[in-house]
Amino acid sequence: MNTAFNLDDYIRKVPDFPNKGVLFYDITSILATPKAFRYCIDSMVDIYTDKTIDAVAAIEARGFLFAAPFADRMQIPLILIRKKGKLPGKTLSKKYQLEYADAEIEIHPDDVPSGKRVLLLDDLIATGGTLKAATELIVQSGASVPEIFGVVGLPFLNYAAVLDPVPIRTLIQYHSE
Ligand SMILES: O=P(O)(O)OC[C@H]1O[C@H](OP(=O)(O)OP(=O)(O)O)[C@H](O)[C@@H]1O
Ligand SMILES: Nc1ncnc2[nH]cnc12
Repeated sequence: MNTAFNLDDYIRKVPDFPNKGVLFYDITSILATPKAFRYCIDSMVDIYTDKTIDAVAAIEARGFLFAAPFADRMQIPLILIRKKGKLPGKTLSKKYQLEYADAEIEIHPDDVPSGKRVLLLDDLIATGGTLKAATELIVQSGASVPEIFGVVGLPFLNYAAVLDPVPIRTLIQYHSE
């Protein structure tokens, strides 16, 4: 892995999106730069290779983009947590609040390996509301969440308190808006 790599160079900062007062940390510029995307996936694989992770669960939509290559490299199952109304068949659902909207997510409980350790992964952690709801869905489905991973973290929005006691790891953190 390239330790001198500066991921911040590949995260576009967009003021007042999607609402006034929100500074949007846009990861599309990571995806559009192969070496930045490779850096993220390599870093995630380095972090989790020696840890006991039985599966990875990711949040629609941007979380999927990082989780799919990670699951393939780790050769572990990938569980999709989707916005309401997208998953067919039997689902569990949870309502939650975003930094700028209300939302509801769903999971296929039958895809969650019972009694196993599921890493929860997303592109960005802001208030932690999405990942809190996702943690509850995984636990309700019969597995545990030993750790949460985000490519980007905004810790000043206090996600650590919301997600406590689950440990959180991010590749890069920003400390203000
Ligand atoms: O920590 P929180 O305050 O819950 O916010 C973080 C969530 O918000 C964004 O997703 P968004 O719902 O905008 O959806 P998208 O990935 O489909 O763009 C981001 O990808 C996280 O999932
Ligand atoms: N500030 C932010 N930037 C990018 N994605 C987000 N999701 C929630 N808050 C966000």
